[in-house]
Order: sequence, then structure tokens, then C-alpha cells
Amino acid sequence: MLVLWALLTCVLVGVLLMVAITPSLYTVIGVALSLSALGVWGLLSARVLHNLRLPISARDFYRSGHVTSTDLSACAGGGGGLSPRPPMLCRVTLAHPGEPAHIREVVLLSQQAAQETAQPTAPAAARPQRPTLRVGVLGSGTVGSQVIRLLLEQADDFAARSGARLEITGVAVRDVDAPRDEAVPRELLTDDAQAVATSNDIVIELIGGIEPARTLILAAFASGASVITGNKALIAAHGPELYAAAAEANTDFYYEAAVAGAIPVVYALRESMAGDRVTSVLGIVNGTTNYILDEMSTKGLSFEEALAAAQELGYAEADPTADVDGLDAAAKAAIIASLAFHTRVGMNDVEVEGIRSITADDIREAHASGCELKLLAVAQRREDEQANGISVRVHPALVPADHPLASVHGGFNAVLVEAEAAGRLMFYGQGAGGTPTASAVLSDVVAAAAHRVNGGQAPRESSYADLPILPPELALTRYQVQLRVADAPGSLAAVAQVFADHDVSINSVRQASYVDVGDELALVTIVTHAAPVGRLEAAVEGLRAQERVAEVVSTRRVEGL
Ligand SMILES: NC(=O)C1=CN([C@@H]2O[C@H](COP(=O)(O)OP(=O)(O)OC[C@H]3O[C@@H](n4cnc5c(N)ncnc54)[C@H](O)[C@@H]3O)[C@@H](O)[C@H]2O)C=CC1
Ligand SMILES: N[C@@H](CC=O)C(=O)O
Repeated sequence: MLVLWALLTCVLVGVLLMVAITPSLYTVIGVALSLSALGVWGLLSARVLHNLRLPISARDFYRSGHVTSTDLSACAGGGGGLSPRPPMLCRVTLAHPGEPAHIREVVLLSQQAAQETAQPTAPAAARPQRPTLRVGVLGSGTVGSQVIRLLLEQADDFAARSGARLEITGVAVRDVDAPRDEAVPRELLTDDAQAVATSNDIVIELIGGIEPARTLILAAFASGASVITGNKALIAAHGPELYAAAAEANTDFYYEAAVAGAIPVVYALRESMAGDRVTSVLGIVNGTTNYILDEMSTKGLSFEEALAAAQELGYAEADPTADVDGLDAAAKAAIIASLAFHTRVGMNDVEVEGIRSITADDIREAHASGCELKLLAVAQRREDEQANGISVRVHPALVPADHPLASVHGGFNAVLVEAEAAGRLMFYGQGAGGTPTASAVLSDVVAAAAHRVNGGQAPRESSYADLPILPPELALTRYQVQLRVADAPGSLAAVAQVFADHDVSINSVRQASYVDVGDELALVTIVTHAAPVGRLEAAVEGLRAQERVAEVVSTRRVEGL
């Protein structure tokens, strides 16, 4: 383009000179020719000048990863207001970092050159230097220590996958002198969490809990950092605030580790299912409770014995409340439902029942019914004549022994997603533990780093559907009801009539007769079809009032039929 422009300039000067020195050309045609040449030259000059403009803004310099935050202030000072044309990237070299007056070199790179910079396979000698991103880690416990170990051990792989060298600049801990994993270099430790949160390109929050995690993450966003966390409790309580802070800072917010450890279920719901309508999600999302129920089921342990085994193995914490009472699973259910239904769902929207009251008898009864007892997280869309909205809950439920969730053993997690177009999808894997969870954290780190190098950003919060949260009585489920009834003609008919009176359809009936202190009784186990919880509870109340029913022995939800 520049060569053409130079040629045309010469031709134009020649034409004008010729017209000037040749009086015979002082005609209308001669003047028209001169003016046309001048016009074409003007247009081409404008195009050339446009291409010569500096291509991207100072902020894009920074996000391109080709400059550090120190260089950004230099860019902003030395050439803020640069025109925004993303197809080019730049590299800035400063003689004295941080001083705009000392910009030594601004190299414009084409997009292709930038991609070559990110090529992992280039021979070492020819490989252009990668930008460095500063990474700060908040917390060095079970997960944090493994994230740090893997980041250090596999630094070259992470550089090749993300396009940037990831340099851990600091690890915030409560006590620098406390004994800890040798994989975490002592010189990185600091008790200044605020400094770690505000002086890095990428901040990984792994301290857990609400405060100071929330304040530190907000400070990290305000400083322009991308944030990665595994903190499901924080997201379930303050998700919208964190999303808004990320959007305001125009940086990434990722939290794959917050749901089901190593299983990429956040990615699946947020990105893979973006082209579909999810109708339900059913999952085992707490490894500790699954381990406890599995020990009770396979070894016949009591709840207390199984809990003690879980604590000994490090699955359950000294205070197992969050796991055993279903709160950890409820936070995960809230996140799952928010992503699946594009609706804000918080902890308070989730109906929660834990597993503390489950006894060895409950497990035996489950087996007798051909089922396993599992703590399930359920997120369900209802769109029918009676209700339009979503139901989100966590509770123990019977799962038929041949259902995929029934064979999820030990501390494993599994999530079953149903969508209109895709049908059923099953995700299975390790839901907890240092290295499996670190795997999920690090996938987020690579994504956030790649965005800082190449541009692009994590999906923002999607809450456009804004569906109503249904009250618990409108949740659709099946019940298994066990009754002791008089073993006499008409008893089953009377029981069936109670269900019919409450518009609940029976799916199956099983009866075992026996003699109980002089009375001829039958133990009847009834499984219903799906019905709203309100109607099922009313039917159970009706059964208690029915004179042929000696006792309602148990009611239990059934999922996965
Ligand atoms: N452990 C697991 O299997 C999984 C954990 N997560 C989540 O990952 C996060 C971290 O979990 P874990 O590593 O298991 O916890 P952890 O309790 O083992 O580690 C947290 C660390 O942060 C430190 N810490 C607490 N407050 C601090 C502060 N103000 N400044 C500096 N350090 C502080 C603690 O001393 C501790 O060393 C939590 O949000 C948790 O919910 C998510 C999935 C699985
Ligand atoms: N406590 C959780 C692990 C973290 O999410 C579990 O047992 O699954």
C-alpha cells in the first residue's frame, strides 16, 4: 500500500509538472485529469494514514499480555488514547520500567505473529519470549498447596497451554512459620493477603468461607486481576456481587472447583449446554456424605461409625456440619441451578435435609426395596398447568439399584443432566481432595491466562430467565411409603382410595404379611408416580387418619425412576 502511494505521488507530481509547462494542456480535459489524479491520491493517502495509526488501546496492550502492569502505566502515560483496532498486538520495551518517558521500543505485531509467539512447538532457539503473568495464591491448605505444587512442577506445560509464563509471586497464609507441604517454597509465603490480592494479574482464592475471602476477591477485581476460586459457600451467598465486580473490572471470574471437584460440571452447564434447555440436574455432589452412606450400605456400619471412618481418612472435617447437614451440597445445588436455568439461585432458595438421621434400618429398607440411599442435589424445571418455575433441593433419596447414581461409591461424585435436545448426560469423577480439585482450579488458571494473552473473556453471569423459585410443596417427586395395615379384605382398596383422593397415582405395591402381637398385619410398601410434594404429604396425612392403617412406618423420596 505504501509503495503504491509513493508511486502514485510521483505520477501525480509528474502530471502536474507536465500540465504546468505545456500551455496546450491548459484545457478543460487537462484540468479534469489533474483534479482526478489529485482525488485518487487524496483517497489513497487517507487509507495509508489510517493504517499507520497505532493499533490498540493501552488497556489492550496490557490485556494482550505482551506488557506487564508496570509497562501499562508507561503505555497509558506515553500513548493513552490509542485507537482501538484489535487485529494487532504490541510489545513495549522500557529502558526504565514504569517511566513513560523511557519507552525504548514499541513493536507492532500482527495477530499471526502473536499466535506464533504462543506456539509451543517452535524450536527453542526460534521461540519468541512469552509474556509473564503474575499469579497470587490466597491459602495454602489441602487444595492451595497442590495448586502451587503443580504450577511449579509443570511450569513449561502451563506456559505452552496458556501462552504466558505463570509466575507465583506470593502465597498468603495465616501463619508463615506453621509446618506445611514442602512443595510450597517458604520464600513465597506472606501473611499479607491484601497485598497478594491486589498486586497480581491472576488471583487464586483458596482460603474458603465468606470473609475475608469476599473482601479479598473484590479487592483483586478492583486491581484488575482475574479471579479463580473454589469457594462454593461464597458464590452461593454473594455470586451476583462477585460477577458484577468482575464485569466492572472487565476481567475473568472462574469457579470450576466449586462444584464436584475435578468434574467439569460448571463448564458443561455454563458453556457446553448454552445451546440447549436444561430440564433437570440430579447429582451426588458431596463426597463426604456419599462415603458415609456407602460405608453404611456396603459394610453395615452405623452413621457414627461411618462418620468416624470418613474423618480418619480426611474426607470429613473435625466439624462435619457443612457436609453432613447438606449445606455444602446445597451451596453446590444453588450454583448448579443458577447455571442450568439462567436464574439467580442463592442458599436460601434451596430446601435442605442432611443425613444425620439416617439409620442402619433405613439402609436395610432401601435394599429391601431394590434401592440405594443417596444424598442428592436436585435442580428441576417445572413448566406445566400447575406450576412454572424451578425447584432446588438437597435431601436423602432412594435411587433404584440399576440407576447410574446408585453405583457411585466412596467419595466420588456424579451429576446427571437432562436437556431438551441433548437428552441425558452423565458426569462422574472425584469430587474432592487436593489434587483432583487443583486440576479444576488450574483449568481455570489456564483459561484466564490465555484470555489475558490473546483477548477474550470468561462468560458473564447469565440470569436473563429470572424464573420463580417454587415453594417446596410444588416440587415434583415420587414417594415410597411404608405402612402397617390390617391384613384383611379391603385394606389395600382403602389405602389406594386415600392416594386417589389426593390425586396421587400409585406406581407399585409390595406386601409382606406377618403377625404382630396378636394382630394380623401386612407391611405394605407403596411407590407413587411423580406428584407435587404438597399432594404427597396430604396423602400421607390421609393414610394416618385411615382406620385400617395401623402405622405409617416411613416416607422417603424416590428419584431416578
Ligand atoms: N478440599 C476439597 O476437597 C475441596 C475444597 N474446595 C474449596 O476450596 C477452598 C479451599 O479448601 P481446602 O484447601 O480444603 O481448605 P483448607 O482449610 O485445607 O485450606 C484453607 C487454608 O487457608 C488458610 N486461610 C484461612 N484464612 C486465611 C487468611 N485470612 N489468610 C491466609 N490464609 C488463610 C487456612 O489456614 C488454610 O491453610 C474452599 O473454598 C473449599 O470449599 C472445593 C472443592 C473440593
Ligand atoms: N467437603 C466436600 C469437598 C469440597 O467440595 C465434599 O465432601 O464433597
